[in-house]
Amino acid sequence: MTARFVITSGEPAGIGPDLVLALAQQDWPVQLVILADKGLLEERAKMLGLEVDFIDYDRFAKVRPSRAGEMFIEPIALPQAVELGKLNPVNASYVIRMLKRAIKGCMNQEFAAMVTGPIHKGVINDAGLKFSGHTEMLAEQSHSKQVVMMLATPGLRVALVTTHLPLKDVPEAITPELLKDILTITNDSLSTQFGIDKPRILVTGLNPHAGESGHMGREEIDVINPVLQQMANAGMNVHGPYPADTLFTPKYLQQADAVVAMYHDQGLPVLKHMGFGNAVNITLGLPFVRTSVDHGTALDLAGSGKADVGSFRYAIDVAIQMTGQE
Ligand SMILES: NC(=O)C1=CN([C@@H]2O[C@H](COP(=O)(O)OP(=O)(O)OC[C@H]3O[C@@H](n4cnc5c(N)ncnc54)[C@H](O)[C@@H]3O)[C@@H](O)[C@H]2O)C=CC1
Ligand SMILES: NCC(=O)COP(=O)(O)O
Repeated sequence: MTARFVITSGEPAGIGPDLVLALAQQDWPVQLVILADKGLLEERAKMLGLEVDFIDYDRFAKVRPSRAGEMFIEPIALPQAVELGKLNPVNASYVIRMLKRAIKGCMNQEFAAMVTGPIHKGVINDAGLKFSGHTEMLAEQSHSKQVVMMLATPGLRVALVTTHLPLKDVPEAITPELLKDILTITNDSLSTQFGIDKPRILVTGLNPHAGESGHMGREEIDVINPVLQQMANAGMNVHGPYPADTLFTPKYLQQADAVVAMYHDQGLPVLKHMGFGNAVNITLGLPFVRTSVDHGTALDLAGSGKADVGSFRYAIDVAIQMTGQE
């Protein structure tokens, strides 16, 4: 049966609206339901010279695949008109409304998956709404005890122990409980959702040279190594902790189904260097499939026609694979 995916168009002043219009230029094997302000998309389509036939989404209508040139849209009204590339805190509530709508639809199985366009975390906080990222909001709103942010590009998957927090708070956040949860969710998702038997997971240390036997930090000795030993003894194919600058070399990566890195900027620069534009951000551990683009709002490119839709397309393709819709 054809599946229905919900797509959030992201920060309205950025490239999200351009990208959802670009997605509507091709056939899909699933029905894509775009959440966005219709006037914003009509204006952006005109600017970009794109023809799109907007069809108001009706959740009771028969599900059918989206075809090139058409877009199923559930209109969400913007509080204020958008100035290209200019962030406006008044419009932050629009971004949050889209996310809440998408989450609700995934939780009640109206949608088989959620694919998110880029948002600007700063402007949402400027509007007085406490917000760290999609990942954290999804965990909270779906009542998931723990989720994992994993980015993937052909040849490399990187899952993170900690996500959006100041670097100074990272060491304290890496507790044995958190590390066990991250490894368990990553291991289970790779095996059940990606069909990898006994996934081989390589784990970085936190400190330079994985602490150099305790001379450059003790987190490896006190927390990481004991957890890895315990998980390995329980049968998980997990190895480390390796110095990050050693682990991210071809010899190690060739043998890894996934790398678990301790913090955002330890793992993601490597992945983006390898696959920016052809990578996906996947939230593991949710009760539904959620994928996202690998890039941000690119305010400098909004309305220019220069935004690359590759990562958004890949994020939908991965959601199609994960929901068995191929
Ligand atoms: N999935 C999401 O919601 C993400 C959101 N962000 C947010 O985006 C905002 C801006 O972050 P930046 O660090 O400036 O990163 P950015 O990804 O928006 O831009 C970095 C550079 O890459 C270019 N770029 C980005 N996406 C592109 C695309 N599709 N095609 C062509 N060029 C592209 C931009 O023009 C810019 O030169 C931040 O608020 C950040 O939190 C960042 C990453 C992911
Ligand atoms: N670098 C990835 C990123 O910041 C996106 O995070 P999220 O908003 O998907 O949680």
